[in-house]
Amino acid sequence: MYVVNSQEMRAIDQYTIEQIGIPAMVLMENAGRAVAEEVSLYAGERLQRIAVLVGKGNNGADGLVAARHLQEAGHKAEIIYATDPAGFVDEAAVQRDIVHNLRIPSSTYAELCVQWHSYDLIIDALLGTGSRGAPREVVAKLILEANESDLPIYAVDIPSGLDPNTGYVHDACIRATCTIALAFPKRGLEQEPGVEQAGRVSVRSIGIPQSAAEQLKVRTYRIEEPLLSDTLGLSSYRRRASNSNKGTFGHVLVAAGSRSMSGAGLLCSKAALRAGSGLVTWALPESLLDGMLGQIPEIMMRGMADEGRGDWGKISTQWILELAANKAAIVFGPGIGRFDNDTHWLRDIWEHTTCPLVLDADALNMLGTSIGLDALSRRSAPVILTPHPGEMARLCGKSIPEIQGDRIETARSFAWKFGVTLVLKGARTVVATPEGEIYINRTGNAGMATGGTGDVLAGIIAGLLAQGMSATQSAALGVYLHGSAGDRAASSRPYMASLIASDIIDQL
Ligand SMILES: NC(=O)C1=CN([C@@H]2O[C@H](COP(=O)(O)OP(=O)(O)OC[C@H]3O[C@@H](n4cnc5c(N)ncnc54)[C@H](O)[C@@H]3O)[C@@H](O)[C@H]2O)[C@H](O)CC1
Ligand SMILES: [K+]
Repeated sequence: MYVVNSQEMRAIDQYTIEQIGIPAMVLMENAGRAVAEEVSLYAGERLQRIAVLVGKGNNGADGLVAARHLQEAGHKAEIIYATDPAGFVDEAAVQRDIVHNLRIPSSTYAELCVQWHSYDLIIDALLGTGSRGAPREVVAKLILEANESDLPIYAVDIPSGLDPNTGYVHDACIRATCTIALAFPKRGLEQEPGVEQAGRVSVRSIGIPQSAAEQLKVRTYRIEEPLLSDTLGLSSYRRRASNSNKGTFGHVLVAAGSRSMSGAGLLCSKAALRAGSGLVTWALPESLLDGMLGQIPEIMMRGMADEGRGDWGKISTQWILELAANKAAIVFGPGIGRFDNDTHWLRDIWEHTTCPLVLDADALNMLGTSIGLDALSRRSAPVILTPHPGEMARLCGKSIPEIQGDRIETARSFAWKFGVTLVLKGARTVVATPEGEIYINRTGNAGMATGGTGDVLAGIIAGLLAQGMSATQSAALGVYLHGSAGDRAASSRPYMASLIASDIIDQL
């Protein structure tokens, strides 16, 4: 499923109308009918008194079409224009005249005090992909009153007051029961807090062929089963040849853990195994080794001389490079903690190892603060970075609100600039590839906001890389599986807050 921004949607609209030849009025009729069908589904046999809030653009015109179809279905539709409809142009003017000719009751907001209690449901057709900035004047007032009415609100295309591209929620923003996304979901519906504001999202075809999005090279996708098996070609990984052996599925090197965070290495290593890698070696500071021995019998362990410090301050590059030599993937960072020594060895690993590399947690902070990504040469083998918003803020030298303000563009431009695959974690994790593609994950839940789940994700991704998947396949499938396992873990418990990272591994 493609996800589009307003500029891509306009281009797709134009292409469909001008190159394919489907008239705008046909698209609008389909859009309005789709809205009416969704409302009728909700209404069932009950006849509804519906207030249709109409803006002056085509979003409003879609609302007028919906009003007409709902009236035809026996409901009582009343139109409330935000501004004087005399000023409408093009298709909106045509739809205005039609509802007028059908004697559907209408009024302009300025003239009246809306009796919200006389309605059962509201359709929000005020602002769509043409909205710019915070809702102004009467539009803002209508939005706030509609929310205060506590009536169910069905939003056309996007909730008015939601930024269609970033998911930013303006002070005046419709809190929708359901959003009918026309043709393709807009980016703002796929990023918090837009996800919350949109309610249930129903993506409805309005007659625009999928090929229009392909033709215009839309490169932002929702991660869903069909995408994983088809576009990402992952179905070939479902079967294992019977004459396989543990070497067939790769050997992961996990470099993780320190005295206060030794469990991170365990979680990461176990997750890599559960994700299907053949072998896992966990490299950790020697003084921690005895305490960890045998905790997970399937994992091989190697202690690194640490002068009893229990941290990575004295790591020897030679030792790590020798360990990394025959590995299929390396994951660096979970639980390694911070220390002041020079981190030249991270640069050496970046530059002298040839297998895919996953950097997580404090390895990312080293990149951001002491080495600097732009100081590193492009690496022949793929690199996957898995920052949460705080680590991303340090990597980019920005604030967390700036990162969260436009997660998709932040991730896309970073991945493109540095030639890495970036997994920007959070609700609706964003995967960005060096080629400019974006994959938005929709699995997972708030119960996963608990220590160690990031270590598990890094291990899953490394485990998939070890089996020969590309960085894009490993990152997209990795976040999808991580969230799905988290959803299964949450639904198997009385309350999702009791979920811990190990539960995710067990559910993989
Ligand atoms: N393929 C499709 O998705 C189709 C979508 N359709 C609908 O068309 C709208 C986009 O229509 P457009 O006229 O470009 O923009 P809007 O209706 O969203 O514009 C609203 C209107 O309001 C004014 N305005 C803009 N920002 C603000 C603001 N902050 N406060 C107040 N007023 C504002 C501005 O002047 C605009 O004219 C899309 O969402 C779909 O619903 C087509 O109908 C069918 C194909
Ligand atoms: K709307």
